[in-house]
Amino acid sequence: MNKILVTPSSSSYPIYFSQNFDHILEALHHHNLLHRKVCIITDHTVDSYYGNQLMDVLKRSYDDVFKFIFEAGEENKHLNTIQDMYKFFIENHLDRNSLIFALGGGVTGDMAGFAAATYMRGIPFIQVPTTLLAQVDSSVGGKVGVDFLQHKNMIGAFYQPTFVYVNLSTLKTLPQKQLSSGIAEVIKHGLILDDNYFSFVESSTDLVFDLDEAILEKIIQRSCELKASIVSQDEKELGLREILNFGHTLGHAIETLLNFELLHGECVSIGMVGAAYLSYKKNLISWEILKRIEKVLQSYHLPIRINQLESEEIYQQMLLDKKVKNNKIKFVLLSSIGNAVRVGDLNEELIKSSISYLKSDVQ
Ligand SMILES: NC(=O)c1ccc[n+]([C@@H]2O[C@H](COP(=O)([O-])OP(=O)(O)OC[C@H]3O[C@@H](n4cnc5c(N)ncnc54)[C@H](O)[C@@H]3O)[C@@H](O)[C@H]2O)c1
Ligand SMILES: O=C(O)C(=O)C[C@@H](O)[C@H](O)[C@H](O)COP(=O)(O)O
Ligand SMILES: [Zn+2]
Repeated sequence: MNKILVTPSSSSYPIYFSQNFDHILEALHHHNLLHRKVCIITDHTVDSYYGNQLMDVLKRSYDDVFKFIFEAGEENKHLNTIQDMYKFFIENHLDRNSLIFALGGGVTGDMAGFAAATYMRGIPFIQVPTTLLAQVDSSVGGKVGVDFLQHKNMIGAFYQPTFVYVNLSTLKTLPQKQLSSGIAEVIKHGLILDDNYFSFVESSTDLVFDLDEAILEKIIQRSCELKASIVSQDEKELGLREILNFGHTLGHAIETLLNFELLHGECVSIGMVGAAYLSYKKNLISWEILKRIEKVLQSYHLPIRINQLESEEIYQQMLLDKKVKNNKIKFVLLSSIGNAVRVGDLNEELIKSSISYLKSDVQ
């Protein structure tokens, strides 16, 4: 199996790439994770496609395989679902030696990881991402948690999986809208870290929508490499890791205010346009680059404007961003395609001008 190593300060773990679930047993054996109770956490949709596939493979080596299934969707990413997980763990006598599998998208990975991080003060977990977004971003790096009072990821932890196991073939059943949502994070990786990668993604639209296996594998592995390199340098977001939040300052505010009507990647897409506009206003990038970024996002059917919210409510919501210090909103901007800068001294008027831009017509 191909693999990429993630080396944050607290641990070191591989991301394995495969075309099925069969090889997961080899990985579990290699990591000395046999002989214990295991529990798959998944949502109803993913369960209907892959729940039994993973269960059947695990049953070859484990006597006790449990499955906890919740209703799919961001609106269920909250503490009540986590409580239900704890109850299920206790009812089935999961202990410190037990192992959790997060089978699904980012919602599943974030919640299963948080439950694993906190149950009995921490039990091991494996990420088995099945959306493009989870395969390129959320399964790597150990940010786990839930939304609270609808504010994004307000309660959580940094807790790394023992390994990540990507079964690339699961993308065959993923709805196109979800594929686009994942591409938003891929475009983010290119914009902040790698101009060649950005150009490659820019020119691969048709192949991505055709689910070309070679292209998707290349994209997933490159995004994992880029994300791994950042979280390996700054696991707990003390500085550098903030660049992975490009587009999220505005994006999370929009996601919350729209009550999760838009997908995470769709909100990040709008947020990246806002941040690119600020980069243009600060003379960091040209108008042409701003337009090029908008065009790529549009080519992947991602939204680049938001009309239905008031500037003031977006601004107020951004004040709850996790990068805020002493009431100062910190933005990740671009100094070119492939290079990000963290900027903490933008004034309210300038920030609000980016919101006005997002409410303007596309030129
Ligand atoms: N921890 C991190 O570093 C990080 C990074 C990025 C995003 N996130 C979080 O991830 C979440 C978004 O993740 P997501 O987009 O994967 O959402 P998701 O987990 O809700 O999955 C999207 C939808 O696709 C369905 N699905 C999943 N895999 C499928 C498959 N193979 N075939 C068919 N349907 C499938 C799910 O049932 C769900 O309805 C957000 O909560 C976001 O905040 C976390
Ligand atoms: O891994 C990171 O760091 C990221 O910021 C990746 C983001 O794509 C992701 O959406 C993350 O969950 C955002 O974290 P938050 O700390 O802003 O809630
Ligand atoms: Zn994100």
